[in-house]
Amino acid sequence: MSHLDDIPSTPGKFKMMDKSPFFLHRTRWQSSVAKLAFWSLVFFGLLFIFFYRSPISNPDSSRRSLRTYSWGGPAWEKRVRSSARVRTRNGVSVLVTGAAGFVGTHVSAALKRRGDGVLGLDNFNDYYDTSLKRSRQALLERSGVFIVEGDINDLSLLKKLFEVVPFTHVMHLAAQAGVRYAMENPGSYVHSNIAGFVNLLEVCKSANPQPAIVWASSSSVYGLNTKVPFSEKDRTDQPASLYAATKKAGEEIAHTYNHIYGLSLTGLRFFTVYGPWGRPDMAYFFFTRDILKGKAISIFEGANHGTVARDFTYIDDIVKGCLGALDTAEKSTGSGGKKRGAAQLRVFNLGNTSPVPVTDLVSILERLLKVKAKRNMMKLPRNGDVPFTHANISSAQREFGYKPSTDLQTGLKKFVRWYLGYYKQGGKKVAAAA
Ligand SMILES: O=C(O)[C@H]1O[C@H](OP(=O)(O)OP(=O)(O)OC[C@H]2O[C@@H](n3ccc(=O)[nH]c3=O)[C@H](O)[C@@H]2O)[C@H](O)[C@@H](O)[C@H]1O
Repeated sequence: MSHLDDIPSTPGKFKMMDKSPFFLHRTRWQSSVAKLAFWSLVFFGLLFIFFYRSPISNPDSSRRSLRTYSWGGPAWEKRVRSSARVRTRNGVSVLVTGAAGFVGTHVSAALKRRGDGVLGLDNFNDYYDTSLKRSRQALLERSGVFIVEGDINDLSLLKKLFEVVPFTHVMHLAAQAGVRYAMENPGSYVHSNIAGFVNLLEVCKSANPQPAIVWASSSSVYGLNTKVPFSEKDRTDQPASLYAATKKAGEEIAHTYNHIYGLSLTGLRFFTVYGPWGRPDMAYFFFTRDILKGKAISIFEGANHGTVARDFTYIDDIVKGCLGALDTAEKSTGSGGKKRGAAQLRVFNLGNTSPVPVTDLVSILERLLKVKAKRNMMKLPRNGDVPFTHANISSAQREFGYKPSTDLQTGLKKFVRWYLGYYKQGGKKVAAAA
């Protein structure tokens, strides 16, 4: 029976008027069940279409936000505690968000190596190959770092983590990265870099003790700034991509939480970080893959064949910068959501100080891979890319002795060695140290 059966065939005359009351009651009951079933079907069908098929809502971000993670329980809490346990006298206990990410993995491993307590948090989203993230997770697991699977937008999970462990520090590296992808999936940048950051700060501000927070900003905040090298004092109000705008927003949000709640906050502006276990969405990584496959690569150039260059920074130098920032971070001054005095608020460039044209990056890769690239020169697309980055690092040098020591040639050699080893084994290699 369908809901259509209740509609009179002739106006003013019902088909079932001559049926018995019992039959009538049963039919009505069946009809309401059928109606309910039908509308439920329609409702869930629409929900399905909205979240999984709609071209308006980006499939990636929607699926990510719908994902549920399982956490909690005595065994889980035991793992959390054990991973975060400090193993040296002056060690700190750090929550590392984005621990299965490129920088997150290296920083977590380095903290663990020196005896700090480290707990990872990562949502394992599928922005790029998740098997690489799983390999990094396996690597960290072997050195005693547990990565909790969950999203920084999950308030109850974050609260739980702070209930179980009184973290002294948060190294916040979870983010939606990538400059060009922001035009494809703007929502994911707002979700992770703004909403997620605010959520994390909400929990940190209410924690007792409040942790000191070091977090990843980006060189992209300099946007259309033309004064080089980029100094922290330069203007950052002309972002060229939504990615940059969300990182800039993060810096303003950091100011607010520092001002109102006394949270100690240090933002690090990373300059095009590269190296082993890197991100497959970055040019040096997919250039390597495509050169090896004999596939043409697009190399961007500026107006009138102008050079496009980056201050490529090797991962080990970035790790040193992260640890330096963490070690010089002062305590937050508030507790339980109340400010008790002025707290530290800092921002530092972490770059290499020697920009290299992208064409030179390709030449180095050709030499290391012993394969000639099929170069396809093209005009820098209007998709958020900037032509040039160059860091002034004197602030970081002064504050915590930051001094990058790996040039692009040396760093790429290490990357290529890792890349060939990792993918020769089908991307399953986890033996090499991070
Ligand atoms: O410092 C940052 O804050 C950012 O660094 C990184 O962004 P970028 O510096 O843009 O790196 P990346 O994409 O590797 O392009 C490298 C160069 O290759 C050029 N490029 C790129 C693609 C291409 O097909 N061709 C090309 O010439 C391109 O024009 C560029 O000159 C991070 O991804 C970002 O998450 C953020 O952390």
